[in-house]
Amino acid sequence: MDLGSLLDLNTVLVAIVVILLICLVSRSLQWPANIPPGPPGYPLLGNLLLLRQGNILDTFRNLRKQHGDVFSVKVGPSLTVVFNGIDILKEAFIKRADEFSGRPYRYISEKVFEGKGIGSSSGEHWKLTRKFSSKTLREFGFGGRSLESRVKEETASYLDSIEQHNGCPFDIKPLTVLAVSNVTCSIAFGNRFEYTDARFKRLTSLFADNFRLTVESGAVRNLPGARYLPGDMFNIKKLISNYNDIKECIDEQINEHRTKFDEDNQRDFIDAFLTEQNKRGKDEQIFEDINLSAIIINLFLGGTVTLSGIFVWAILYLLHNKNIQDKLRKEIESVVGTSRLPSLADKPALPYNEAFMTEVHRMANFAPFSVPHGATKDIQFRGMTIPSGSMILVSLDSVMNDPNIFENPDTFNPDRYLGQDGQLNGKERNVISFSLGPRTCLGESLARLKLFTLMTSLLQRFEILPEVPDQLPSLESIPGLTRAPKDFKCRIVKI
Ligand code: HEM
Repeated sequence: MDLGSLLDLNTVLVAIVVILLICLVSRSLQWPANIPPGPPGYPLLGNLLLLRQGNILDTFRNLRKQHGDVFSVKVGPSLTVVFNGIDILKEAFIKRADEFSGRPYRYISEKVFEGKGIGSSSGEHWKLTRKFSSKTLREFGFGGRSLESRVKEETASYLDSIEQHNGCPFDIKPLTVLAVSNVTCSIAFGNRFEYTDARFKRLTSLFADNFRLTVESGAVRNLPGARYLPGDMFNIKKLISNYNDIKECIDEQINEHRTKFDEDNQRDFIDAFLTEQNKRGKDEQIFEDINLSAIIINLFLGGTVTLSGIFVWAILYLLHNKNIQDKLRKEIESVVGTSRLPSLADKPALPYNEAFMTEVHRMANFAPFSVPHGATKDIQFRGMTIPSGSMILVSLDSVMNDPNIFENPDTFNPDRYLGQDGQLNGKERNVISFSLGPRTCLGESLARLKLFTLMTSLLQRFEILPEVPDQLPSLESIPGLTRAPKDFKCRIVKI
Protein backbone atom coordinates (compact mmCIF):
# COMPACT_ATOMS: atom_id res chain seq x y z
CA MET A 1 0.00 0.00 0.00
CA ASP A 2 1.53 3.43 -0.94
CA LEU A 3 1.64 6.47 1.35
CA GLY A 4 -1.14 8.21 -0.58
CA SER A 5 -3.66 5.46 -0.10
CA LEU A 6 -2.57 5.03 3.54
CA LEU A 7 -3.28 8.74 4.13
CA ASP A 8 -6.62 8.33 2.42
CA LEU A 9 -7.43 5.43 4.66
CA ASN A 10 -6.45 7.40 7.77
CA THR A 11 -8.53 10.39 6.61
CA VAL A 12 -11.53 8.14 6.10
CA LEU A 13 -11.08 6.55 9.55
CA VAL A 14 -10.72 9.94 11.25
CA ALA A 15 -13.79 11.19 9.40
CA ILE A 16 -15.77 8.17 10.53
CA VAL A 17 -14.73 8.66 14.16
CA VAL A 18 -15.63 12.39 14.01
CA ILE A 19 -19.05 11.61 12.51
CA LEU A 20 -19.66 9.00 15.21
CA LEU A 21 -18.70 11.46 17.96
CA ILE A 22 -21.01 14.12 16.56
CA CYS A 23 -23.85 11.57 16.41
CA LEU A 24 -23.16 10.51 19.99
CA VAL A 25 -23.14 14.06 21.39
CA SER A 26 -26.14 15.32 19.44
CA ARG A 27 -28.17 12.22 20.36
CA SER A 28 -27.62 12.53 24.13
CA LEU A 29 -28.38 16.29 24.08
CA GLN A 30 -31.83 15.47 22.72
CA TRP A 31 -33.02 13.58 25.80
CA PRO A 32 -35.76 15.29 27.78
CA ALA A 33 -34.98 16.49 31.33
CA ASN A 34 -37.30 13.99 33.03
CA ILE A 35 -35.79 10.71 31.84
CA PRO A 36 -35.62 8.11 34.67
CA PRO A 37 -32.87 8.95 37.21
CA GLY A 38 -29.51 7.22 37.00
CA PRO A 39 -25.79 7.54 37.73
CA PRO A 40 -23.84 10.43 36.17
CA GLY A 41 -21.82 9.29 33.16
CA TYR A 42 -18.88 10.51 31.12
CA PRO A 43 -19.42 12.48 27.92
CA LEU A 44 -19.78 10.13 24.93
CA LEU A 45 -19.22 6.93 26.94
CA GLY A 46 -22.13 7.43 29.34
CA ASN A 47 -22.00 4.69 32.00
CA LEU A 48 -20.11 2.16 29.88
CA LEU A 49 -17.20 1.96 32.34
CA LEU A 50 -19.52 1.40 35.32
CA LEU A 51 -21.33 -1.39 33.47
CA ARG A 52 -18.06 -3.12 32.65
CA GLN A 53 -16.95 -3.16 36.31
CA GLY A 54 -17.76 -6.30 38.31
CA ASN A 55 -20.97 -8.26 38.15
CA ILE A 56 -23.82 -6.56 36.23
CA LEU A 57 -26.42 -8.15 38.53
CA ASP A 58 -24.87 -6.51 41.61
CA THR A 59 -24.40 -3.23 39.73
CA PHE A 60 -28.10 -3.08 38.80
CA ARG A 61 -29.21 -4.11 42.32
CA ASN A 62 -27.11 -1.24 43.76
CA LEU A 63 -28.38 1.25 41.18
CA ARG A 64 -31.96 0.36 42.14
CA LYS A 65 -31.16 1.10 45.81
CA GLN A 66 -29.71 4.49 44.82
CA HIS A 67 -32.15 5.63 42.11
CA GLY A 68 -35.43 3.76 42.63
CA ASP A 69 -37.49 1.11 40.86
CA VAL A 70 -37.21 2.71 37.43
CA PHE A 71 -33.69 3.93 36.69
CA SER A 72 -31.68 4.56 33.57
CA VAL A 73 -28.12 4.01 32.41
CA LYS A 74 -26.45 5.43 29.34
CA VAL A 75 -24.59 3.10 27.02
CA GLY A 76 -22.80 5.51 24.68
CA PRO A 77 -25.59 7.36 22.88
CA SER A 78 -28.32 4.90 23.89
CA LEU A 79 -30.52 5.06 26.93
CA THR A 80 -31.38 1.86 28.79
CA VAL A 81 -34.20 1.95 31.34
CA VAL A 82 -34.39 -0.82 33.94
CA PHE A 83 -37.78 -1.71 35.50
CA ASN A 84 -37.81 -3.37 38.95
CA GLY A 85 -40.31 -4.86 41.41
CA ILE A 86 -43.46 -6.90 40.86
CA ASP A 87 -45.88 -3.91 40.96
CA ILE A 88 -43.92 -1.88 38.40
CA LEU A 89 -43.46 -4.91 36.15
CA LYS A 90 -47.19 -5.71 36.18
CA GLU A 91 -48.10 -2.07 35.50
CA ALA A 92 -45.73 -1.74 32.53
CA PHE A 93 -45.64 -5.18 30.90
CA ILE A 94 -49.21 -6.37 31.57
CA LYS A 95 -51.49 -3.32 32.08
CA ARG A 96 -49.67 -1.12 29.57
CA ALA A 97 -48.41 -3.94 27.36
CA ASP A 98 -49.32 -2.12 24.13
CA GLU A 99 -46.68 0.51 24.89
CA PHE A 100 -44.09 -1.81 26.44
CA SER A 101 -44.05 -4.86 24.15
CA GLY A 102 -41.80 -3.55 21.39
CA ARG A 103 -38.24 -4.68 20.71
CA PRO A 104 -35.28 -2.33 20.20
CA TYR A 105 -33.77 -1.86 16.73
CA ARG A 106 -31.22 -4.58 15.95
CA TYR A 107 -28.95 -4.01 12.98
CA ILE A 108 -28.11 -7.71 12.58
CA SER A 109 -31.72 -8.91 12.49
CA GLU A 110 -32.63 -6.11 10.05
CA LYS A 111 -29.71 -7.06 7.81
CA VAL A 112 -30.31 -10.82 7.77
CA PHE A 113 -34.08 -11.16 8.35
CA GLU A 114 -35.43 -7.73 7.38
CA GLY A 115 -36.56 -7.42 11.03
CA LYS A 116 -38.96 -10.36 10.58
CA GLY A 117 -39.64 -13.37 12.85
CA ILE A 118 -40.97 -13.31 16.41
CA GLY A 119 -38.10 -12.49 18.75
CA SER A 120 -36.88 -9.21 17.22
CA SER A 121 -39.99 -7.81 15.53
CA SER A 122 -42.51 -5.31 16.90
CA GLY A 123 -46.03 -4.05 16.14
CA GLU A 124 -48.53 -5.78 13.85
CA HIS A 125 -45.95 -8.09 12.24
CA TRP A 126 -44.95 -9.45 15.68
CA LYS A 127 -48.59 -9.89 16.81
CA LEU A 128 -49.62 -11.86 13.71
CA THR A 129 -46.44 -13.97 13.59
CA ARG A 130 -46.64 -14.77 17.29
CA LYS A 131 -50.37 -15.66 17.00
CA PHE A 132 -49.72 -18.12 14.17
CA SER A 133 -46.66 -19.66 15.88
CA SER A 134 -48.32 -20.08 19.31
CA LYS A 135 -51.43 -21.62 17.75
CA THR A 136 -49.35 -24.04 15.69
CA LEU A 137 -47.29 -25.13 18.70
CA ARG A 138 -50.38 -25.37 20.96
CA GLU A 139 -52.32 -27.54 18.53
CA PHE A 140 -49.27 -29.53 17.44
CA GLY A 141 -50.19 -33.03 16.33
CA PHE A 142 -48.54 -33.31 12.92
CA GLY A 143 -47.99 -36.73 11.41
CA GLY A 144 -50.34 -38.06 14.13
CA ARG A 145 -47.65 -37.35 16.76
CA SER A 146 -47.97 -35.03 19.72
CA LEU A 147 -45.23 -32.81 21.13
CA GLU A 148 -45.04 -35.14 24.10
CA SER A 149 -44.34 -38.21 21.97
CA ARG A 150 -41.50 -36.32 20.22
CA VAL A 151 -40.02 -35.23 23.55
CA LYS A 152 -40.24 -38.80 24.87
CA GLU A 153 -38.53 -40.18 21.74
CA GLU A 154 -35.66 -37.72 22.28
CA THR A 155 -35.50 -38.49 26.00
CA ALA A 156 -35.01 -42.20 25.25
CA SER A 157 -32.02 -41.44 22.97
CA TYR A 158 -30.63 -38.97 25.52
CA LEU A 159 -30.74 -41.54 28.33
CA ASP A 160 -29.12 -44.19 26.09
CA SER A 161 -26.26 -41.81 25.29
CA ILE A 162 -25.79 -41.06 28.99
CA GLU A 163 -25.70 -44.78 29.77
CA GLN A 164 -22.86 -45.23 27.27
CA HIS A 165 -20.61 -43.21 29.62
CA ASN A 166 -20.81 -46.17 32.05
CA GLY A 167 -20.76 -43.94 35.12
CA CYS A 168 -17.47 -42.25 34.09
CA PRO A 169 -17.22 -38.45 34.59
CA PHE A 170 -18.40 -36.33 31.65
CA ASP A 171 -19.75 -32.86 30.86
CA ILE A 172 -23.51 -33.24 30.40
CA LYS A 173 -24.01 -29.82 28.77
CA PRO A 174 -23.09 -30.62 25.11
CA LEU A 175 -25.30 -33.73 25.05
CA THR A 176 -28.18 -31.78 26.62
CA VAL A 177 -27.82 -29.05 23.97
CA LEU A 178 -28.06 -31.72 21.24
CA ALA A 179 -31.15 -33.34 22.79
CA VAL A 180 -32.93 -30.03 23.28
CA SER A 181 -32.12 -28.80 19.73
CA ASN A 182 -33.24 -32.13 18.31
CA VAL A 183 -36.76 -31.64 19.69
CA THR A 184 -36.83 -28.30 17.82
CA CYS A 185 -35.70 -30.16 14.66
CA SER A 186 -38.51 -32.65 15.15
CA ILE A 187 -41.07 -29.83 15.51
CA ALA A 188 -39.73 -27.68 12.66
CA PHE A 189 -38.46 -30.27 10.16
CA GLY A 190 -40.55 -33.33 11.11
CA ASN A 191 -37.70 -35.58 12.21
CA ARG A 192 -34.90 -35.81 14.73
CA PHE A 193 -31.28 -36.42 13.71
CA GLU A 194 -28.66 -38.84 15.00
CA TYR A 195 -26.34 -36.88 17.30
CA THR A 196 -23.50 -37.65 14.85
CA ASP A 197 -25.35 -36.39 11.71
CA ALA A 198 -23.15 -33.88 9.83
CA ARG A 199 -25.99 -31.42 8.98
CA PHE A 200 -27.24 -31.45 12.57
CA LYS A 201 -23.75 -30.95 13.99
CA ARG A 202 -23.13 -28.01 11.64
CA LEU A 203 -26.41 -26.31 12.58
CA THR A 204 -25.89 -26.72 16.34
CA SER A 205 -22.29 -25.54 16.17
CA LEU A 206 -23.29 -22.40 14.19
CA PHE A 207 -25.91 -21.58 16.83
CA ALA A 208 -23.42 -22.19 19.66
CA ASP A 209 -20.84 -20.01 17.90
CA ASN A 210 -23.31 -17.16 17.49
CA PHE A 211 -24.42 -17.36 21.09
CA ARG A 212 -20.79 -17.12 22.21
CA LEU A 213 -20.06 -14.21 19.85
CA THR A 214 -23.19 -12.38 21.00
CA VAL A 215 -22.19 -12.71 24.67
CA GLU A 216 -18.58 -11.70 23.90
CA SER A 217 -19.50 -8.55 21.99
CA GLY A 218 -22.20 -7.55 24.52
CA ALA A 219 -24.61 -4.66 24.06
CA VAL A 220 -21.90 -2.55 22.38
CA ARG A 221 -22.49 -4.25 19.01
CA ASN A 222 -25.95 -2.63 18.94
CA LEU A 223 -24.62 0.92 19.15
CA PRO A 224 -25.47 2.83 15.98
CA GLY A 225 -21.87 3.40 14.86
CA ALA A 226 -20.39 0.01 15.85
CA ARG A 227 -20.69 -1.53 12.41
CA TYR A 228 -18.66 1.24 10.78
CA LEU A 229 -15.59 0.59 12.92
CA PRO A 230 -12.65 -0.98 11.07
CA GLY A 231 -12.10 -4.75 11.25
CA ASP A 232 -14.70 -6.80 13.09
CA MET A 233 -14.24 -5.47 16.62
CA PHE A 234 -17.69 -6.51 17.85
CA ASN A 235 -18.12 -9.70 15.80
CA ILE A 236 -20.83 -8.08 13.68
CA LYS A 237 -19.55 -9.44 10.36
CA LYS A 238 -18.98 -12.92 11.77
CA LEU A 239 -22.46 -12.99 13.36
CA ILE A 240 -24.07 -11.97 10.06
CA SER A 241 -22.08 -14.52 8.09
CA ASN A 242 -23.02 -17.30 10.56
CA TYR A 243 -26.70 -16.32 10.42
CA ASN A 244 -26.55 -16.44 6.64
CA ASP A 245 -25.12 -19.98 6.86
CA ILE A 246 -27.85 -21.00 9.34
CA LYS A 247 -30.47 -19.49 7.05
CA GLU A 248 -29.05 -21.49 4.15
CA CYS A 249 -29.44 -24.78 6.14
CA ILE A 250 -33.03 -23.87 7.01
CA ASP A 251 -33.91 -22.72 3.49
CA GLU A 252 -32.66 -26.10 2.23
CA GLN A 253 -35.19 -27.77 4.54
CA ILE A 254 -37.97 -25.41 3.41
CA ASN A 255 -37.23 -26.19 -0.25
CA GLU A 256 -37.18 -29.95 0.42
CA HIS A 257 -40.54 -29.62 2.18
CA ARG A 258 -42.00 -27.68 -0.74
CA THR A 259 -41.11 -30.47 -3.20
CA LYS A 260 -42.78 -33.15 -1.02
CA PHE A 261 -45.63 -30.98 0.28
CA ASP A 262 -49.02 -32.69 0.72
CA GLU A 263 -51.68 -30.55 2.37
CA ASP A 264 -53.55 -33.63 3.58
CA ASN A 265 -50.47 -35.04 5.28
CA GLN A 266 -48.85 -32.23 7.22
CA ARG A 267 -45.69 -33.31 8.98
CA ASP A 268 -44.44 -30.32 10.96
CA PHE A 269 -44.23 -26.56 11.53
CA ILE A 270 -42.87 -25.89 8.01
CA ASP A 271 -45.82 -27.73 6.41
CA ALA A 272 -48.27 -25.77 8.61
CA PHE A 273 -46.69 -22.52 7.40
CA LEU A 274 -46.65 -23.61 3.73
CA THR A 275 -50.36 -24.51 3.98
CA GLU A 276 -51.19 -20.94 5.08
CA GLN A 277 -48.81 -19.53 2.46
CA ASN A 278 -50.62 -21.44 -0.32
CA LYS A 279 -54.01 -20.28 0.94
CA ARG A 280 -53.10 -16.62 1.21
CA GLY A 281 -50.48 -16.13 -1.48
CA LYS A 282 -46.78 -15.82 -0.76
CA ASP A 283 -46.55 -12.07 -0.29
CA GLU A 284 -49.53 -11.63 1.95
CA GLN A 285 -48.74 -10.28 5.41
CA ILE A 286 -46.59 -12.69 7.40
CA PHE A 287 -46.49 -15.76 5.16
CA GLU A 288 -43.24 -15.04 3.29
CA ASP A 289 -40.29 -17.48 3.22
CA ILE A 290 -38.02 -15.06 5.05
CA ASN A 291 -40.45 -14.93 7.99
CA LEU A 292 -40.52 -18.75 8.15
CA SER A 293 -36.69 -18.95 8.32
CA ALA A 294 -36.66 -16.22 10.97
CA ILE A 295 -39.32 -17.99 13.11
CA ILE A 296 -37.42 -21.29 12.98
CA ILE A 297 -34.22 -19.56 14.03
CA ASN A 298 -36.15 -17.93 16.92
CA LEU A 299 -37.37 -21.36 18.04
CA PHE A 300 -33.79 -22.70 18.06
CA LEU A 301 -32.29 -19.59 19.67
CA GLY A 302 -35.05 -19.13 22.22
CA GLY A 303 -35.17 -22.73 23.27
CA THR A 304 -31.65 -24.15 23.28
CA VAL A 305 -29.26 -22.16 25.47
CA THR A 306 -31.90 -21.21 28.06
CA LEU A 307 -33.32 -24.70 28.43
CA SER A 308 -30.02 -26.57 28.48
CA GLY A 309 -28.68 -23.92 30.88
CA ILE A 310 -31.57 -24.41 33.32
CA PHE A 311 -31.20 -28.20 33.03
CA VAL A 312 -27.49 -28.02 33.87
CA TRP A 313 -28.28 -25.76 36.87
CA ALA A 314 -30.74 -28.46 38.00
CA ILE A 315 -27.95 -31.05 37.84
CA LEU A 316 -25.72 -28.75 39.94
CA TYR A 317 -28.41 -28.34 42.61
CA LEU A 318 -28.94 -32.13 42.65
CA LEU A 319 -25.21 -32.62 43.25
CA HIS A 320 -25.23 -30.04 46.06
CA ASN A 321 -28.38 -31.46 47.68
CA LYS A 322 -28.17 -35.26 47.75
CA ASN A 323 -31.11 -35.45 50.20
CA ILE A 324 -33.33 -33.55 47.74
CA GLN A 325 -32.20 -35.85 44.89
CA ASP A 326 -33.21 -38.92 46.93
CA LYS A 327 -36.59 -37.41 47.83
CA LEU A 328 -37.35 -36.57 44.18
CA ARG A 329 -36.51 -40.12 43.08
CA LYS A 330 -38.67 -41.58 45.82
CA GLU A 331 -41.67 -39.52 44.67
CA ILE A 332 -41.13 -40.65 41.05
CA GLU A 333 -40.83 -44.30 42.07
CA SER A 334 -44.00 -44.18 44.13
CA VAL A 335 -46.09 -42.46 41.43
CA VAL A 336 -44.62 -43.78 38.15
CA GLY A 337 -42.68 -46.87 39.18
CA THR A 338 -39.67 -47.96 37.15
CA SER A 339 -41.12 -49.85 34.20
CA ARG A 340 -42.24 -46.88 32.05
CA LEU A 341 -41.09 -43.30 31.37
CA PRO A 342 -42.89 -40.52 33.29
CA SER A 343 -45.68 -38.78 31.34
CA LEU A 344 -47.19 -35.32 31.48
CA ALA A 345 -50.30 -36.96 32.98
CA ASP A 346 -48.16 -37.87 36.04
CA LYS A 347 -47.16 -34.25 36.66
CA PRO A 348 -49.98 -33.26 39.07
CA ALA A 349 -49.09 -36.25 41.26
CA LEU A 350 -45.42 -35.14 41.49
CA PRO A 351 -45.62 -31.82 43.42
CA TYR A 352 -42.16 -32.16 44.99
CA ASN A 353 -40.58 -32.56 41.53
CA GLU A 354 -42.54 -29.50 40.37
CA ALA A 355 -41.40 -27.51 43.44
CA PHE A 356 -37.78 -28.54 42.80
CA MET A 357 -37.79 -27.37 39.18
CA THR A 358 -39.51 -24.11 40.18
CA GLU A 359 -36.74 -23.44 42.70
CA VAL A 360 -34.13 -24.23 40.01
CA HIS A 361 -35.74 -21.59 37.73
CA ARG A 362 -35.66 -19.02 40.55
CA MET A 363 -32.12 -19.69 41.77
CA ALA A 364 -30.64 -20.15 38.28
CA ASN A 365 -32.06 -16.70 37.42
CA PHE A 366 -30.85 -17.53 33.93
CA ALA A 367 -32.03 -14.38 32.11
CA PRO A 368 -32.15 -11.90 35.02
CA PHE A 369 -33.14 -9.00 32.72
CA SER A 370 -35.24 -11.06 30.30
CA VAL A 371 -34.78 -10.23 26.60
CA PRO A 372 -34.57 -6.46 26.02
CA HIS A 373 -37.80 -4.65 25.14
CA GLY A 374 -37.70 -1.31 23.32
CA ALA A 375 -39.66 1.95 23.33
CA THR A 376 -41.08 2.33 19.83
CA LYS A 377 -42.37 5.87 20.72
CA ASP A 378 -41.93 8.31 23.64
CA ILE A 379 -43.60 6.76 26.72
CA GLN A 380 -44.75 8.63 29.84
CA PHE A 381 -44.45 6.48 32.96
CA ARG A 382 -45.04 7.73 36.53
CA GLY A 383 -43.97 11.28 35.65
CA MET A 384 -40.88 10.19 33.68
CA THR A 385 -40.30 10.20 29.92
CA ILE A 386 -38.83 7.13 28.29
CA PRO A 387 -37.65 8.41 24.92
CA SER A 388 -38.40 6.54 21.72
CA GLY A 389 -35.50 4.19 20.88
CA SER A 390 -34.61 3.46 24.53
CA MET A 391 -33.84 -0.09 25.49
CA ILE A 392 -36.07 -1.39 28.29
CA LEU A 393 -34.89 -4.13 30.65
CA VAL A 394 -37.38 -6.18 32.68
CA SER A 395 -35.63 -7.11 35.93
CA LEU A 396 -36.99 -10.60 36.58
CA ASP A 397 -34.21 -10.79 39.18
CA SER A 398 -35.86 -8.03 41.24
CA VAL A 399 -38.93 -10.26 41.71
CA MET A 400 -37.34 -13.72 41.98
CA ASN A 401 -34.85 -12.51 44.60
CA ASP A 402 -37.22 -10.21 46.49
CA PRO A 403 -36.95 -11.15 50.21
CA ASN A 404 -40.52 -9.88 50.74
CA ILE A 405 -41.77 -12.58 48.36
CA PHE A 406 -39.19 -15.34 48.97
CA GLU A 407 -37.83 -15.62 52.50
CA ASN A 408 -34.03 -16.15 52.52
CA PRO A 409 -33.86 -15.86 48.73
CA ASP A 410 -30.23 -17.09 48.60
CA THR A 411 -31.17 -20.49 50.04
CA PHE A 412 -32.16 -23.34 47.71
CA ASN A 413 -35.42 -24.58 49.19
CA PRO A 414 -38.11 -26.36 47.09
CA ASP A 415 -40.33 -26.70 50.19
CA ARG A 416 -41.14 -22.98 50.02
CA TYR A 417 -43.65 -23.79 47.24
CA LEU A 418 -45.50 -26.52 49.14
CA GLY A 419 -48.36 -26.13 51.61
CA GLN A 420 -49.03 -28.37 54.60
CA ASP A 421 -51.00 -30.71 52.33
CA GLY A 422 -47.83 -31.25 50.22
CA GLN A 423 -49.41 -29.49 47.23
CA LEU A 424 -48.20 -26.31 45.46
CA ASN A 425 -49.19 -23.23 47.52
CA GLY A 426 -49.33 -20.53 44.80
CA LYS A 427 -45.89 -18.98 45.53
CA GLU A 428 -44.63 -20.59 42.31
CA ARG A 429 -46.58 -17.94 40.36
CA ASN A 430 -44.00 -15.31 41.37
CA VAL A 431 -41.19 -17.29 39.73
CA ILE A 432 -41.35 -15.34 36.47
CA SER A 433 -38.33 -16.82 34.69
CA PHE A 434 -40.32 -16.86 31.41
CA SER A 435 -41.12 -13.13 31.88
CA LEU A 436 -44.66 -11.73 31.90
CA GLY A 437 -47.31 -10.07 29.71
CA PRO A 438 -48.02 -10.72 26.03
CA ARG A 439 -44.30 -10.84 25.19
CA THR A 440 -43.71 -13.68 27.67
CA CYS A 441 -41.71 -16.69 26.41
CA LEU A 442 -43.47 -18.30 23.46
CA GLY A 443 -42.02 -21.71 24.30
CA GLU A 444 -42.94 -21.85 28.01
CA SER A 445 -45.23 -24.91 27.82
CA LEU A 446 -42.80 -26.75 25.57
CA ALA A 447 -39.88 -25.86 27.86
CA ARG A 448 -41.77 -27.11 30.92
CA LEU A 449 -42.67 -30.33 29.09
CA LYS A 450 -39.02 -30.95 28.07
CA LEU A 451 -37.61 -30.14 31.51
CA PHE A 452 -40.17 -32.33 33.27
CA THR A 453 -39.68 -35.32 30.95
CA LEU A 454 -35.88 -35.15 30.78
CA MET A 455 -35.39 -34.60 34.52
CA THR A 456 -37.89 -37.13 35.92
CA SER A 457 -36.72 -39.78 33.41
CA LEU A 458 -33.08 -39.16 34.32
CA LEU A 459 -33.75 -39.39 38.06
CA GLN A 460 -35.83 -42.51 37.61
CA ARG A 461 -32.99 -44.39 35.94
CA PHE A 462 -29.76 -42.83 37.28
CA GLU A 463 -28.02 -41.48 40.34
CA ILE A 464 -26.14 -38.20 39.80
CA LEU A 465 -22.80 -37.98 41.63
CA PRO A 466 -19.89 -35.51 41.69
CA GLU A 467 -16.79 -36.25 39.57
CA VAL A 468 -14.72 -36.59 42.75
CA PRO A 469 -16.53 -37.67 45.95
CA ASP A 470 -16.98 -34.74 48.39
CA GLN A 471 -15.74 -32.19 45.82
CA LEU A 472 -18.76 -30.30 44.59
CA PRO A 473 -18.64 -28.14 41.41
CA SER A 474 -18.97 -24.36 41.69
CA LEU A 475 -22.38 -22.69 41.88
CA GLU A 476 -20.95 -19.49 40.41
CA SER A 477 -22.11 -18.43 36.97
CA ILE A 478 -20.10 -17.24 33.97
CA PRO A 479 -20.23 -13.40 34.10
CA GLY A 480 -22.57 -11.82 31.54
CA LEU A 481 -26.15 -10.79 30.87
CA THR A 482 -27.27 -14.42 31.23
CA ARG A 483 -26.30 -16.57 34.20
CA ALA A 484 -24.80 -19.59 32.43
CA PRO A 485 -23.34 -22.30 34.70
CA LYS A 486 -19.58 -22.89 34.62
CA ASP A 487 -18.31 -26.11 32.99
CA PHE A 488 -18.06 -29.17 35.23
CA LYS A 489 -18.17 -32.96 35.00
CA CYS A 490 -20.30 -35.40 36.95
CA ARG A 491 -20.86 -39.16 37.11
CA ILE A 492 -24.27 -40.48 36.14
CA VAL A 493 -24.62 -44.02 37.42
CA LYS A 494 -27.37 -46.49 36.51
CA ILE A 495 -29.49 -47.52 39.49
C1 HEM B 1 -36.23 -22.88 30.47
C2 HEM B 1 -36.29 -22.47 29.25
C3 HEM B 1 -36.66 -21.08 28.79
C4 HEM B 1 -36.59 -19.88 29.45
C5 HEM B 1 -36.11 -19.61 30.88
C6 HEM B 1 -37.04 -18.86 28.53
C7 HEM B 1 -37.14 -17.51 28.83
C8 HEM B 1 -37.55 -16.55 27.93
C9 HEM B 1 -37.60 -15.14 28.22
C10 HEM B 1 -37.23 -14.50 29.56
C11 HEM B 1 -38.03 -14.50 27.11
C12 HEM B 1 -38.20 -13.00 26.90
C13 HEM B 1 -39.61 -12.54 27.20
C14 HEM B 1 -39.72 -11.04 27.11
O1 HEM B 1 -39.37 -10.47 26.08
O2 HEM B 1 -40.08 -10.39 28.11
C15 HEM B 1 -38.26 -15.51 26.09
C16 HEM B 1 -38.69 -15.25 24.80
C17 HEM B 1 -38.85 -16.22 23.85
N1 HEM B 1 -38.69 -17.57 24.00
FE1 HEM B 1 -38.15 -18.54 25.69
N2 HEM B 1 -37.36 -19.45 27.34
C18 HEM B 1 -37.17 -20.81 27.46
C19 HEM B 1 -37.40 -21.76 26.51
C20 HEM B 1 -37.91 -21.54 25.25
C21 HEM B 1 -38.20 -22.56 24.26
C22 HEM B 1 -38.09 -24.08 24.48
C23 HEM B 1 -38.58 -21.92 23.13
C24 HEM B 1 -38.94 -22.54 21.79
C25 HEM B 1 -40.07 -22.95 21.47
C26 HEM B 1 -38.56 -20.50 23.40
C27 HEM B 1 -38.88 -19.53 22.49
C28 HEM B 1 -38.94 -18.17 22.78
C29 HEM B 1 -39.29 -17.16 21.80
C30 HEM B 1 -39.63 -17.39 20.32
C31 HEM B 1 -39.25 -15.94 22.47
C32 HEM B 1 -39.53 -14.56 21.88
C33 HEM B 1 -40.99 -14.22 22.18
C34 HEM B 1 -41.40 -12.86 21.63
O3 HEM B 1 -40.53 -12.05 21.36
O4 HEM B 1 -42.62 -12.65 21.47
N3 HEM B 1 -38.13 -20.32 24.68
N4 HEM B 1 -37.96 -16.74 26.62
